[in-house]
Amino acid sequence: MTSSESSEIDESVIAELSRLRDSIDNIDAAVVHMLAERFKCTQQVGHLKAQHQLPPADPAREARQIIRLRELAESAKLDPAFAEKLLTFIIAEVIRHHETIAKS
Ligand SMILES: C=C(O[C@@H]1C=C(C(=O)O)C=C[C@H]1O)C(=O)O
Repeated sequence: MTSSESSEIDESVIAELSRLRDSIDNIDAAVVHMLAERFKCTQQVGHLKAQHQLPPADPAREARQIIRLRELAESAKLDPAFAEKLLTFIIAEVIRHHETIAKS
């Protein structure tokens, strides 16, 4: 391989990396916007629960969400264990918000 061929390969790799990273940045932005919308809804749920003396957490609802999300993950070829961990992480934060709202 000549030096000019190897520099051509490098440029195409850099271009491909840049194209993929642009898509990753767009997806990350979409994830942030979707999460922000989800938290707007869960905040409203938190206020509704506090007004009606309902507990911050609903484990039965969470169990149904986890089953559903694991099925969605499998059909999307995403690791269901990862999907469950992510949902559990998000829900823990939501419950923390609901506890704060209930105390206020
Ligand atoms: C948002 C709720 O409150 C909690 C948070 C949940 C969530 O983030 O999806 C689900 C169940 C509850 O533990 C709810 O009860 O719907």
